[in-house]
Amino acid sequence: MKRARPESMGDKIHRFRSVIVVVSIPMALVLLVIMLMPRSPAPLPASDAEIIGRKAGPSGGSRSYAVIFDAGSSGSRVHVYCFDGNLDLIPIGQEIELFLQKKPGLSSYAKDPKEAANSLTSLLEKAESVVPAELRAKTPVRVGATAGLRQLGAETSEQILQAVRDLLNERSSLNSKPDWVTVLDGTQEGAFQWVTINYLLGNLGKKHLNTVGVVDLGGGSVQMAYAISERDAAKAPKSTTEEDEYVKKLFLKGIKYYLYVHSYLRFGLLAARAEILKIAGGSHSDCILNGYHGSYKYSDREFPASASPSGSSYTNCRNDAIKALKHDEPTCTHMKCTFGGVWNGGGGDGQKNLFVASFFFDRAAEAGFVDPTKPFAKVKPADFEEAAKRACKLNVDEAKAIYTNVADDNLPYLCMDLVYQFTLLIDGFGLEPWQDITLVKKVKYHDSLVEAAWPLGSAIEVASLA
Ligand SMILES: Nc1nc2c(ncn2[C@@H]2O[C@H](COP(=O)(O)OP(=O)(O)OP(=O)(O)O)[C@@H](O)[C@H]2O)c(=O)[nH]1
Repeated sequence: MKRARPESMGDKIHRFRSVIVVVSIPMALVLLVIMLMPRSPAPLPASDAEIIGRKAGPSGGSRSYAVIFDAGSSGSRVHVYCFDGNLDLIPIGQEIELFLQKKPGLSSYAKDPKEAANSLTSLLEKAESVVPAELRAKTPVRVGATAGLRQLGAETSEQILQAVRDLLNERSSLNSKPDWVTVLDGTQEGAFQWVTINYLLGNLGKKHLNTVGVVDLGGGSVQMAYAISERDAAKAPKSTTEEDEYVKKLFLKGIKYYLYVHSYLRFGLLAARAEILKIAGGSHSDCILNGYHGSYKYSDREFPASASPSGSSYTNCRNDAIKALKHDEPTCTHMKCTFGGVWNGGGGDGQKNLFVASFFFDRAAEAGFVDPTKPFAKVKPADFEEAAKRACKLNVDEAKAIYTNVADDNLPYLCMDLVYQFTLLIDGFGLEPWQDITLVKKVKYHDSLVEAAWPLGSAIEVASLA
């Protein structure tokens, strides 16, 4: 990746703390302003700031909770966080957060919205039980549905969301609002993930070149977000809709960040399997392990997914994965693109240190080159290539005997998933095969480990508005 020139800090930004504001400015870019430490707030920067939420005062006894549901395509999760007056996390019982998950995700109940909502009941009850009864009425509960619902289309997803709103109104004593139960747009999901990781690493308040970039590989979509210089932000291609805006401005602990963020719908791990099978086109694929003859169901479509007579082939599968990524690719009309005609953000110091989450960590752990009990691991994209070459040589029975951590329904796709992940990093995001990246499941925060997931970023925002 090419390194951008270090940013000259043009404008003096007042350092201020203990005030949380969310600011909107004419260009419809949302500014998220977070100051976390107690001190009388310095005046806000010029003109474009409007205080709509203030969290001030000593950390003392004041504490607030936030309940965030992550309604992903591959499963639903609930996170409960507790913040002190400085918006630092404080333990809930023995843990730093309550985290529970269950399968399947809401999108699996496309035909029965009420059933979809009811699937969250057990998580909701457990989440409520850890919030003190006297605080529940002012504890915000948010439900952020991600690519799974995005792919269902507006009508079906809205029916499911309304059923969830009804459930919260009827069955919960937490503070819920209709527009807190939404399909999170991909750039919001990516921005929240960036805030989560950099908050936990203690990077918020540092210059952009001292923050880390994030990649979050879900089932339906994959997000990349990293901070860029003001100069690069000024060169960002303009977009027609806010959701597709390449750059979000964030004010975090007195520093103005220009966050490059993009979400690639249909290129999450599970969605990409369908894209790769479409490329194979026929009744079999060179990415499917020998011995498997069946079909792959994704987002109410079914694709033939049987092994080729000669079994899986790393080289042929890699060719199909590259075609899937570059399939009917519009020409790149920007300075440089990742794939699908998407601007790559210009790279730079904010991207040099990448924290890569979700399915990247899961498959690496299942493929055996990352210890599943560890919260994070330093690897190289080439490790995915090596693991893919190993897996693509096997048939399903051999793979089952070797990869004991891989669920049976994922075994036939082990070659495909690892090839795709390598291809996404190298041919998609333009990484070098030998560069260090950090696969992350949890991040060390004080003396605890916190899930490396976008809900914390959402909790920080909503806790500040309480
Ligand atoms: N431990 C842990 N695992 C998570 C968390 N969030 C997601 N995962 C796992 O990461 C993988 C991908 O999950 P997501 O990134 O949410 O993807 P998804 O659920 O398919 O959702 P979409 O964004 O809609 O594609 C799944 O195996 C999840 O179990 C989390 O907060 N903690």
